[in-house]
This record gives sequence, structure tokens and C-alpha cells, in this order.
Amino acid sequence: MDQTVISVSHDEIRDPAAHAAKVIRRERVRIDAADRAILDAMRGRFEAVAAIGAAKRRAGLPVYDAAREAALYARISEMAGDLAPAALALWRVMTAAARRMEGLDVRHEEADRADQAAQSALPTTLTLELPDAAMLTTVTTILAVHECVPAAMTWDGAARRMTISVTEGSAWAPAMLSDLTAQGVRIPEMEKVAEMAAEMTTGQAAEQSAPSRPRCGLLGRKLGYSYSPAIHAALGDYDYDLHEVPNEEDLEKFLKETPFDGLNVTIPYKVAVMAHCATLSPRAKAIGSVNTLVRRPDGTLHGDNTDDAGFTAMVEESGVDPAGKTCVVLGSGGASRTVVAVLKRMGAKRVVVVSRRGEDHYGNLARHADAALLVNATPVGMYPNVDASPVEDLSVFPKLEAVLDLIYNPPKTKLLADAEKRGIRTVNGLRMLVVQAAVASALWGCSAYDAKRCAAIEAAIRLGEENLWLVGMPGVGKTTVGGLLGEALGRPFVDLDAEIERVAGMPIPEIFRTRGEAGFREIEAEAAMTASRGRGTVIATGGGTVLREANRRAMRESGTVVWLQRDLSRLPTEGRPLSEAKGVEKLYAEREPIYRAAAHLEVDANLLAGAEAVAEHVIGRLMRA
Ligand SMILES: Nc1ncnc2c1ncn2[C@@H]1O[C@H](COP(=O)(O)OP(=O)(O)OP(=O)(O)O)[C@@H](O)[C@H]1O
Ligand SMILES: O=C(O)C1=C[C@@H](O)[C@@H](O)[C@H](O)C1
Ligand SMILES: [Mg+2]
Repeated sequence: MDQTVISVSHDEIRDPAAHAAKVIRRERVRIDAADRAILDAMRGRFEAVAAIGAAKRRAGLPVYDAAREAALYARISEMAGDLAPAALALWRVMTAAARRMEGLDVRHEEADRADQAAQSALPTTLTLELPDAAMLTTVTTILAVHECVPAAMTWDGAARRMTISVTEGSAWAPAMLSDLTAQGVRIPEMEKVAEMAAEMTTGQAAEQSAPSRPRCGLLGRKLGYSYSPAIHAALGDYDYDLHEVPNEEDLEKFLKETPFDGLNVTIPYKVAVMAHCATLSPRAKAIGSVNTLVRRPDGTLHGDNTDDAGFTAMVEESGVDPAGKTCVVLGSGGASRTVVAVLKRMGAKRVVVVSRRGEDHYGNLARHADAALLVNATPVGMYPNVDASPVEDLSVFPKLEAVLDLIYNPPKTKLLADAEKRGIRTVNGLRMLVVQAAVASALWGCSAYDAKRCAAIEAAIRLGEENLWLVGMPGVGKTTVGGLLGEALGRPFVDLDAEIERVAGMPIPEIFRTRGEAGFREIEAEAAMTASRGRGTVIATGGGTVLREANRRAMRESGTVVWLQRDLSRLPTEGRPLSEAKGVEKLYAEREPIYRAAAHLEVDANLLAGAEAVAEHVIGRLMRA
């Protein structure tokens, strides 16, 4: 015989009504506290939704993210366990409210309609299978609470089965159904609909985390220079391949025959791919340039533009507000179209597009002497043609506040270096590249957009791709700290003095003796130039490498220059010919302004305990820079 152990307190036996009153009082306190916590959490949730919506709008991103919502339902369902039906109903109401709060668009209405459709897919008669007969009162109470007055109702006590019917055209309240299922009532008809809904959501979620990795990549003509593979590898777990297509005529065949889920598109195909897209996002259409293709389930392509969000971030980084100002954009290709659209949206007074054969060309730049912002949207100056610049003489623009170069490799193009010499603020294309990649990745459903993540990736790339030069007085610790940095960052380390000795085949003091300082400086300049062509190398210079302007330029243009400083009294002089001959004080007085001019960052090693601590500090500073 079944034995159920019921624990009953003495209180309850003596006075069940008083005991019930006590339990109700106690539990209602808990319910009130839970309701308060739920309301607080809801408020926090809505605030977060509003903040995300506002940020997305500012960045020109789509506010509604179907993939994220599908993933959310899948997650809630998993977390909620046996509470899943009730929790999903609650979250549906909340996400619908959030969508309304964010301002409706077609897709929100579609989602609302999908919810309603799921409810109306239920037949007019439902079977309620109760876990035990005693639940009957609870069930009828739930029906009453939800104002459900069935047109017909049957009860089969032996089978613990109730049927309820509504008249044609009325719907079952979703909250009532989930209250019933939350009490353990099985509703077979609803399970079928829930299965359909689950298929819908997990189907979408499965699309993003499908067992086969999403296949994404970059389409262009020459792609060896691109940082995109590194960025996408940091953004998420999906394939990102480079597809070099030499001719526009081959595009159609490529797009038809290559299996991919999403592609970035770069020079020179951003306009040409539009003809192969079944649909275009409003921004891609308005700008007339596509840099992101999304393969839709039916195999057709959707074209979007994420450069827009990227360039917006780049302008923000410059700190210059284009509103009411003249902006000159070099180049008239796909990238230029995006730049023009963003600048106009930001309220620029005049946006002049300069092209080789247009009305505004490189021969009449002086027409736009009032320009506050100059943007290079041409590939001139891009690796490997690093000595080229689209503008020979920036003095034609005496009012420039900032120069923006969409090129990110090299980090400092000749154009940016010229601007920097004139004290003009410069921004390269790295932030734009990272932001456009992150937005594309979100469109492919490969990762969620996260500004903090973008900043970290940007810093890591800067660290990983650019050279890191250490300058400072002889004996300050360049070789020691440089070696530690190379090790910690997993990057090649070059000690310029060691290179010079290797090339000359003799120790430095001997070079000074046999060829004089001038002879040494020649070999040093050659070694600095060779090192500057490397990518992601940590380079310890000799104490005097900064003396030549050409060396300083090569350093600054190929990466970050860190100036190490230590009290002069602590610097060893042995084996360092200039320190020995001149004395460190005199040497420092001569060189201090030169180090200052060369350096991006100054590091006071006196405040740090030992070379390891200095290396660690440098890494921290670079990550924040
Ligand atoms: N932060 C530090 N604290 C204490 N000692 C240090 C520190 N950095 C370097 N040293 C020591 O100072 C000496 C000189 O360092 P190192 O040879 O790295 O200097 P350098 O800048 O490369 O010199 P040079 O210009 O002659 O190439 C070494 O003995 C090194 O261990
Ligand atoms: O160089 C690159 O990798 C890219 C540059 C831009 O054209 C981007 O629009 C493109 O998505 C990727
Ligand atoms: Mg050294």
C-alpha cells in the first residue's frame, strides 16, 4: 500500500484555521518580497534594454536582434527547467513590452503576430490532464482567475481528465495555459504547439551554434594585408577565409559556387556585389555600398553596410564634431560613399569628394581651404606602398582639425605622419575595421556586438601588429625590458645594437674606434630601417638611434615608441662609449628633447621595482593607450 508521509505540526492539529492564517501571513511576506525583487529586476532589465537600444541607434545598428531573442528564449527555457512554460510566457510578455518601448518596426509586429498565431493554433477544445484529482479545485480557480468561462466542460474523475471548450474565434489566454502547466497539468494540444514554437526558437538558435562552424570570410581582389581574419578569430568561433577574386566578371560565379554563410566585401567589389543581392538593408541601399553579405536560408544574399557604424566610431575617436564644418573626402569608391553618408548624417556643412577626374580633383584642393576634416578613403599609402600619400602638401588646408585615414596597415600612413608633424590630430582605420567586423559578425549571428570587446580587440591588434620601440638613455634597460616584453607578448625581439654588431662583425666600441661615430650611425640607420619593416616586433634601440630624424620617422610610423627613463645616477656607463666620453648628464641634456619628440609613451622606471615590473607596466599602458 502506498504510504504518504505527511508532516503536520501540533499547531495545525489544534487549530487548523489559525495555523493556515499564520502560514498565509508568513508566505505573503515572501510573495511581496519576491514581487518587489521581480519588479526591481524588471526595471533594471528595461533600463538595460533602453541603453542598448540608444547605443545601437547612435551606432546606426539595427535595434531588433532576432537571433539574440531566439537565443534568449532557449536560455530561459534551459535555466527555468520545470518552470519553463511559465517563464517563457513571462519573458514573451516582457520582450514584447521591450519591443514596444523601443518603438515598433515591422519585425516586432511580426514577432507579436507569431505569438498570437501560436495561441490561435490551439483548437477550441483543450484536454487538461490533472496530476491528481485533488487538483480540480486549483484548476477551476485558475480558469476563474483568467476569466475563462468555458462554453462546455467535462470531467472524467477516473482518468483525472477535464475538457474545456471555447466558442470559435475566442483564444486561450497564454498566461492561463502556462499557469495550468506550471501546476503540472498536461495539455496535449498545447504541447504540440509548444513543440512547434520550440522548433522555431531552437531552429534559430541552432542556426547560430550549428554543429558545423559558420563559414564566413572576406571577398576582395588582394587581401594579404587584411587584419580581418585576426579580428574575427577574436570575435567568435567561426571560419573566416580570404577569397581573392581577380576580376569583376568572376564575381557572379564565385558568389554562386562558393559555400559561405556570411562574407565581408572590400575593395573593389563593394558596389559590384549589390547587383547580386536579393535584398539590401536600408542603410546599404541609401549609401550605395555593401561590405557585408548574409546568406539567407533560401540561399539568396542580403547586403548590408557595417562600415557605416565603423566610420561613425572613427569620427567619434577623432573628437572632432563635423557639424557645420567643411569635410574633404579623398576618393569616390565604395568606402567614400559610406564616409560621405556618415558625415552628412553628422551635420557636416559641406562634404567635398575629391577624385582624380572629378570636378574637385587633386590639382585644385586649395578650393577647400576651410576644410576642418580630411578623410582618406583611397588605398593610396596602403602597405606595401607606404611612401605614397594622396596629398602632397597639407598646407593647402590650414584649418584642419583632424585627418582620418581609413587605412590601418601601416598604422601611420605618410598622410597621417605629415598631419602629425603639423600638430593635427590623426586617426587610422583600425577602430573602424574592428567595429565594422563586430557588427558584421553580429549580423551573421556569430557573436553579439559588445563595445568593450571591440576596444580590447583593437588594443590587442595594435599590440600584436605594430612594432614596439624602446628608446632612452644608454643603460636605461631597453635591451633587458625589450627581451622581457618579447617573451611576455610572444613576439619577436630585436636588439638593434646586437644587429649592428652582427652586421659589422665586431663589437660596438670597435666600430666606434675603426669607423668613428658617423660610420656607426650609418649601420644603425640601416638596421633601424630593416627592423621597421617587421610586423609586431619588439625593438630595443641603441641610446642614440633617435638622433636621426629618418630613424624617428621609421619608428613612429611603424608602431609605438616607448621612452624608458631611470635616474641618471643609476645608469651603467661601462662599454657605452658616449656615456663614458661625455658623461651621462651632458648626454641627457642634449637628448632629452629628442626622446620627447620621438616617444608616444613615457615610462618612469624609477617608480617600478625591477625590469619585470617595467615590462608589465608597459603592457598595461599599451592596452589602455
Ligand atoms: N628597471 C630596472 N631596474 C634595475 N635595473 C635595471 C632595470 N632595467 C635594466 N636594468 C639593468 O640595467 C643594466 C642595463 O640594462 P640594458 O642593457 O637593458 O640597458 P640598455 O638601455 O639596453 O642599454 P644600451 O643603451 O647600452 O643598449 C642591466 O644590468 C639591467 O639588468
Ligand atoms: O580590409 C579588410 O579586411 C576590410 C576592410 C573594409 O573594406 C571592410 O569593410 C571589410 O569588411 C573588411
Ligand atoms: Mg641595449
